[in-house]
Order: sequence, then structure tokens, then C-alpha cells
Amino acid sequence: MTTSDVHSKPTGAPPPPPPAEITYSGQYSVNPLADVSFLKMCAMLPSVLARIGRLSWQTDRQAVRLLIACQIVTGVSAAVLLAATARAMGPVLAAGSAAARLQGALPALLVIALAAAMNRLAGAVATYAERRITPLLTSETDSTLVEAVCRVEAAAYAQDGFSDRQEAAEMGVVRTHVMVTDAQRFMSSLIRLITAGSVLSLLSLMMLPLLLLAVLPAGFGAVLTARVDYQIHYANISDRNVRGMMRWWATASQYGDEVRANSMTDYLVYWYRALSDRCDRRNLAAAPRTLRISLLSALAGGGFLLATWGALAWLAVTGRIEPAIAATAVIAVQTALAALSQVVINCAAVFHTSLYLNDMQSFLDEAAARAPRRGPREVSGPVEQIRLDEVVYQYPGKDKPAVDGISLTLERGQILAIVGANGSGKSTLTRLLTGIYLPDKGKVTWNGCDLADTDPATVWRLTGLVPQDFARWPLRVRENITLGQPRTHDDAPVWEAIDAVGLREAVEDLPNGLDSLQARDIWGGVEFSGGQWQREACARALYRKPELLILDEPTSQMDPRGEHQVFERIKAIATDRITIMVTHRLENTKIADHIIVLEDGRISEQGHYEDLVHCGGTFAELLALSQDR
Ligand SMILES: Nc1ncnc2c1ncn2[C@@H]1O[C@H](COP(=O)(O)OP(=O)(O)OP(=O)(O)O)[C@@H](O)[C@H]1O
Repeated sequence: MTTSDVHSKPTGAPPPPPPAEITYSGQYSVNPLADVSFLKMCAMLPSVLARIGRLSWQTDRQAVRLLIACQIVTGVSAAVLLAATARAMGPVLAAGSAAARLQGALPALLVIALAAAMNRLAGAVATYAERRITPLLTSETDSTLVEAVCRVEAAAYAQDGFSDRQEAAEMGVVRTHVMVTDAQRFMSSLIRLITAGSVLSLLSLMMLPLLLLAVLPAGFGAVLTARVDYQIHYANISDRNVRGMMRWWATASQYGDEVRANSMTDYLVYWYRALSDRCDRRNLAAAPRTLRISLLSALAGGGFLLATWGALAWLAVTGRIEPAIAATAVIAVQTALAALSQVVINCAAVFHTSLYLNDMQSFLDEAAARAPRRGPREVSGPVEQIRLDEVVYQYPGKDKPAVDGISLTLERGQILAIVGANGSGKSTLTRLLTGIYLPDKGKVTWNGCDLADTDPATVWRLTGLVPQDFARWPLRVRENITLGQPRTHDDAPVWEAIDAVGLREAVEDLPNGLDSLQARDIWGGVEFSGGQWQREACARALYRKPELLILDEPTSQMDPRGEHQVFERIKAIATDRITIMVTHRLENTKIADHIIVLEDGRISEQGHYEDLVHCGGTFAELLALSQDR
């Protein structure tokens, strides 16, 4: 992936730099449709319809049966309607009084009315069946996508294009809202078309090919237009993805203070508009192409349509068909034309949907391929030892490893502190220790089990992590503490964790105590301060009573009282677990049994606090700097 800035010419004050344009190399740089022919695109339709049918069947079999029954009724009633029309035309066009002619046509007219009523009824029931399928199908597809993303190896997030593929897949979810309707409409118009076409070919064989020729150009045009739309959609994926992220950051209330007090609003709005403009420009650039396609297809279709009507008139005028048959043929042509244009419109819609469904499916396949497959071994407590042997990890696209050949042994009861400059690899090391990432070289073992061969769920069941950027879950206080390990029937352990971080008073002050919803943007929601949120994140990790407790800058937002309390607690419970603390506040490492100092992904110094303070190395230097005020 590459990014480039496009600068406009300066006029007076320098203009703000526009957002970087993202272009991909490799597999994602190629639009999957670029080399697909029109015929191949049409040939994709049956498999798409089959896929929609399969998904619908899995969702609600009864509704699918109902839909099929409605299609059959639609077809039969359309055939009956046309046949009865032909029968009614004889008496209607015969000589005699209007009353007599009407009386002669009455039985056929009653059949027409009945067939029309059945047709409407089938339409209404089909809509009901669709409405039973679509919400469930959409929710299921949406949940499948969310689950797939939640379950991939964390390393996948760092892969170029992964998040854009996810954005493209989201469109597949959006299209599931309409895909059953489109497919249903396509099938019923196809059935109407086949019926009207069959009746017409019975009346005059010559009419059918002409009719087909009249509508085929429109079909051709609709599919080509869908292809152009998809090309634009494909070109806009990255910009839309970034714009979607920026929209959230710019409008989320928790960043509102920063946005306002740092006068970021103008630039953010400019930035957002610049991305929208870029998407719009691509859309506008495609407009002449779609106009050309529409005009040419309308011209060709119109020519053939004129020929159809001309042929019908010629047949009637030259007496080759009777007036009653000619009148029925007019109705059959009208019916077939209406059905054909519906077939074309819905065929293009189904085709369009298939493109997005393909994106979704390929993302789901990719996510499934990236789901952890590490082997069947299981780790269980107590965890006596965690070892790293010559562990190396390099992020995709980086030219040097973030962790570079680290070996370490941690024993139960030990507190390890990891320190080092920004970017020295501390957080990456904790990800390797917990098996969130697997090393490129070397191995990490828990009680002798190599994490590369171990079911990660069994490892994470024994882990408690307070990350640097912890989430502020919009849940109740109770769930915010028990999330990941819910024990909802007994609040005593929840209060124990709350007490451990000194948060009881704050929780008791909330209008509904543990039941208070921590989502300030939702009506009735409450909000903690930054430090209180951090105490809660620590309480969440302590509540798990983990075998491995990792705290990455756990007290950075806490007041001294809170910080002291948390460290006292960590010391008090340390004997039953392995504890790792990542921190820039070097004074806090006094509680550690062992400290490692990282530089460029390697251990540059290690030992106890007193040893490192006096050995004149990086630790001593950093400590001196932190005290130099
Ligand atoms: N998701 C990621 N994708 C690509 N590179 C990453 C990613 N996360 C970290 N890095 C890179 O890996 C290196 C180590 O980062 P890491 O977050 O482990 O450092 P750290 O010591 O925890 O830093 P800090 O003290 O700032 O938290 C850095 O060069 C960083 O740019």
C-alpha cells in the first residue's frame, strides 16, 4: 500500500494538506470484475440465485415454501389470465348488442377477475414471506461478519487491506436487506415472462424473438451499468473506509473536548468534505459512461420494439391473424414487455447484489482462513512457568522486528516490570507472552506447552490484561467488571474487585449502583472520570483472578491514592500468579522482582531495581531524567 499527498496551488495562506490518497499494490489493487466478460457476468446469476435460495432456506424454510407456492400461483394465474382474455375477445369483438357481447364474454371475464385476484393475493403473501426472511437473514449475516472479525488472529489487523476488505464486506450485509426481494421479484417476473411468451408464441411464433430483441439491449445496458457502479464502489472503498473512521472520531462525544479546544473542527470538516469530494468525483466521472450505455441500449431496444408493433400490425392488417387473436397478442405483448423490463431491472439488481455478496463471501473466507489454528493442546492452571526462547516478531510492512530475539523465564509468584523508550517493543512483547501474536521465530511456552500448538482460548481463560488503551464499554457497571467472565448471580466478587481499586464510593454514588449504564450518550447513562474508568479496567482484570496478570501503564490516569492502592493490591495477590507490569513510571518498578529494559526490541539491561539504579545504564538515565524537574 502507498499513500501520497496531493497539494493544491498556494493562494495567500497555505491551504491545509488534503487527506492522503491510498492506493494498493498486490491482490487488492485489481478489481475482480475488470476482466470478466458480459456473458460470464450473466452466467454468475444462477449461482447467486442458488446462494440466496440456500441462505433463505437456512433462515426460514416455511417462508421459502410459501414463496415457491406464490411463484407457482403467479405463473398459473398469469397463464389463465391470458388464456381467458383470448377467450373473452371472441364474444367481445363479435357482432351483436353490447349486452349480448358482454353476456357471452362473462364466464371468461369472471375467470380473468379470479386470476387477477389470485395474482394479487400471491403477491401479498410473497411480500409477507420475504419480510419473514429478510430481517433474520440480515441479522444473521451481520452477526456472522462481526463474529468472523472478532475471531481472526489479531495479526490480521496489521495486514494491508484487511480493514478495507471488511468495509467492502459490510456492503454485502447492506445488500442482504434487498436481496431476497430482488430475487423474488426476478423469479416472479421471469415466470410472468415465460407465461406471456408461451401464450404469444402460440398466437404467432414470429412475435417472440422480436420481443426478446426489444428488451435484451436494456438487459445488456443494466448489467453494464451495474458493472460501472461496482467499479466506482471498488475505487471508493479505501476513501469510504477512512471517511467512516474519521466520521466516528470527529463526532464521538468522548473526543468532543479535544476537537473543540484544539480548534480541530474546521480541518476535520474540510478533511471529511475532501474525502467526500474525491468519492463524488469518481462517481461523476462515471456518469457519461452510464449515459452512453443507457442511450445506446434504449436506441437499440426502441428499434426492435417498433419492429414488434409493426409486425403485429402487419399480421392483423393482412388478415394473417384474426382480430380477436391480434387483440390478445397486444395484451400478451404488453404483459411480456412489462415482465421483461421487470426481469431486466431485477436481474441487474441481483447481479449487483452478487458483486457485494462475493466481496462479503471472500472476506468471510479470508477471515476463516485467518482464524487461529494452533493445535489441540490445552493449558490449565496453575501456571508455574512461562518461557520465551529467542522470540522474534516483525509487523507486516516493517523493515525490522518489534521484538528481536528475546529469551525470558517467568515463575509463579514473580512480578516482572518491562520498561523502555516508546516503540521499544513492550506492548508487542506482552502480546507475544499472551499468545495474541505468535512469534515469527522462537517459541513461547506456558507450563511447557508451546502456544503455537495450543488452543488460544485455554490460554486467554487464564489471562487478565489491562491494556494501555482500554475500552470504555457502554454496558452496566456490573458487566463492565465481569465482561469476559460473567458471574451474574453473585455480586460479592464484583464488589471485591471494586474495593481492590478503591472504586466503591464512586459506584455507590451512581443512580443505580452496579446496574448503572455507563454510556453517557444514551438517555439515563452515566459517565466516569478518566481515572475511574482506569480503576474499573483494573478491577475487570483482578476480577478474573488470572494466572497471568498484565498491566500496561495501569495507573497512568489515577490519583496517587488510587495508584498506591492498586500497587498494594498487586503485591498482595502476586504469590498466586505471574504478574507483568509495563510502565514508564520507573519508581513503580520497585515492587518488581525483576526488571527488563527494552531497546529496539532487545533486552539491553535486566535486574532488580537497586542493581539497575546503580549500574549507570539506560534505566539509571531514564530514572534521572524523570526526577530532573
Ligand atoms: N499494529 C501494528 N502494526 C505495525 N507496527 C506496529 C503495530 N504496533 C506496534 N508497531 C510497531 O512496533 C514497534 C514496537 O511497538 P510497541 O507498541 O510494542 O512499543 P512500546 O514499547 O509498547 O511503545 P510505547 O511505550 O509507546 O507504548 C514500534 O515501532 C511500532 O511502530
